[in-house]
Amino acid sequence: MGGDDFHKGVKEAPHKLDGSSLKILIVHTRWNHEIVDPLVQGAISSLQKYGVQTSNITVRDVPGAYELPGAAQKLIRQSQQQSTNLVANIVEDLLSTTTTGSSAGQHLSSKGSGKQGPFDAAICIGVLIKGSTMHFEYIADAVSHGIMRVGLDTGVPTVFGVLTCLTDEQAMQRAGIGRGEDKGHNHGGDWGSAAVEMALLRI
Ligand SMILES: Nc1c(NC[C@H](O)[C@H](O)[C@H](O)CO)[nH]c(=O)[nH]c1=O
Ligand SMILES: CC(=O)[C@@H](O)COP(=O)(O)O
Repeated sequence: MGGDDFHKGVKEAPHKLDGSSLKILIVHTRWNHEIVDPLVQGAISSLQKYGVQTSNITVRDVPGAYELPGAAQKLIRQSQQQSTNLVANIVEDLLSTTTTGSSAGQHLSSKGSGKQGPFDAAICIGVLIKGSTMHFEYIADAVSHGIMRVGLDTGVPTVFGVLTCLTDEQAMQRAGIGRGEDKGHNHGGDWGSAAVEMALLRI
């Protein structure tokens, strides 16, 4: 064990992952966007590979990694509140239909092409590259704990898609855009499959 004689990385899930009914949020940074953008595309391609409809993938951007947890929590909470409001409106429609006989089911039609309801999972994507001060360490620590908190507090699986690298090349390799012959592995794909798997996690 050790060295190059084992597969470093995630083993495929043992069961089929069907993401066709899922609604996924991606929040990504504009910091280091030349590396972040391929990671986002890798995550989207992975979600689509597992059947998630493009209209059910919401992509939003924030300045930097430190803003990721707050933005993810705000957008997840909004989706949960909208879902609660939608259910209340449907009940109100049904009650008004039974009393007036007229169908007021305007709330039953989904607004836009995307699936109604809360997000089933979220992916926070960013790239932190160590500079010459302790700023890197403080942000990395805060963001990793913050993203964990969002998932636990909202109940919506929130994937940690933040590269914490010591050099540009380390980050580029992990976005699949390395400078050498070996372009590396795009971790965005792993984050997409993790989001689908965790969204489908059931007893
Ligand atoms: N140095 C990096 C940052 N720094 C900015 C912070 O994330 C944050 O936006 C700022 O402190 C304002 O709150 N962000 C990254 O995403 N990557 C970095 O390498
Ligand atoms: C991750 C960072 O905040 C880092 O890039 C900032 O660089 P520096 O520590 O040289 O200010």
